[in-house]
Amino acid sequence: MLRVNNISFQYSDQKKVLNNLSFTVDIGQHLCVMGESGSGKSTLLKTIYGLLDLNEGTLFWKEHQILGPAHHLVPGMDFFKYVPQDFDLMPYTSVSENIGKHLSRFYPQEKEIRTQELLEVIELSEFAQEKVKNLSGGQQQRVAIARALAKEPELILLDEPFSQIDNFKKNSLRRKLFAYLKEKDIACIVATHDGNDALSFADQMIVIKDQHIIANDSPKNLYENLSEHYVGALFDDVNAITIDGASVLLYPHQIKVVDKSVHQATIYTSYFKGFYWLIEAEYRSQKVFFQHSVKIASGDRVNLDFPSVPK
Ligand SMILES: Nc1ncnc2c1ncn2[C@@H]1O[C@H](COP(=O)(O)OP(=O)(O)OP(=O)(O)O)[C@@H](O)[C@H]1O
Repeated sequence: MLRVNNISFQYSDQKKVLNNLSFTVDIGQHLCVMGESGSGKSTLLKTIYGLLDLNEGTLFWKEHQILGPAHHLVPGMDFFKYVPQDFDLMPYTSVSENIGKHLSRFYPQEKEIRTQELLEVIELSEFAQEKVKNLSGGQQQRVAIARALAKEPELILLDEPFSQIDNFKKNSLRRKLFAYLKEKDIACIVATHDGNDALSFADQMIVIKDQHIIANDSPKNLYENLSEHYVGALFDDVNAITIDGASVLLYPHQIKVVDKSVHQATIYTSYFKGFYWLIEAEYRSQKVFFQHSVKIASGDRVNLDFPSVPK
């Protein structure tokens, strides 16, 4: 188990980036770290990997204390792997050689089998002999993930692992990679902006805001019990509106158009979203977004139904 106990960190004497963070990650567990840009997600991953010296607190993986560069000649923990946003590959060697870089050349057959297995996980088998410099950014990102997995770590730290990968590939890659980590019982901590990384795959999710953890729960609980605009906005648009004197937070899909209601809105714009339309409207001088099955003309008046609001 990873135990993060009251850690704080700041770069030089600037203000703290992480202030008194505590959480745990079990063996084989998948934790998502979310928060807006600059909230400290990458910094947290670097401290856990042992690349930064903590100002306060302690980090343990099982019985091993994780210490920063002040205590190590070569920073980083052997049983962890870290894939940073700027994956540092060898551009002039092949995809296979990059993946197998840390595997022993004294066991060529095992090395080959392992490399093939990982090429399949990242769906790049046909690029095995291609030089990395000829790959796209998203393909290079996938090679970096495979290389980190080559010598099965106990915990892998992934910083925005799909940031450069198109939606088409992203979904199948996410399913394959996270299923693979579960099968091998490899714990992972994923820093991401993308709510979809958390919703379908993570066991647990922490949200960082103003240097603190403001939420730590399953993604499902955090999604369904919408109590903070900042947390809900990581998953979807969030309406923060006042209805009959009560301030509420609602996702667009929670607001319905009905035949009769005391709540009227005037339509501004309809955005095509594929299987639904996202409608932007004005409700009692407030902007609201809701989902609807068809487009509604600008200027039309509609009746709205809000959950748990008396009609
Ligand atoms: N090497 C550094 N020296 C000084 N300040 C830094 C350094 N790296 C990051 N910071 C600052 O620390 C804060 C947190 O940065 P960090 O990269 O951890 O955020 P993040 O949540 O990962 O952001 P993003 O989602 O944009 O990657 C930011 O204010 C950033 O400017």
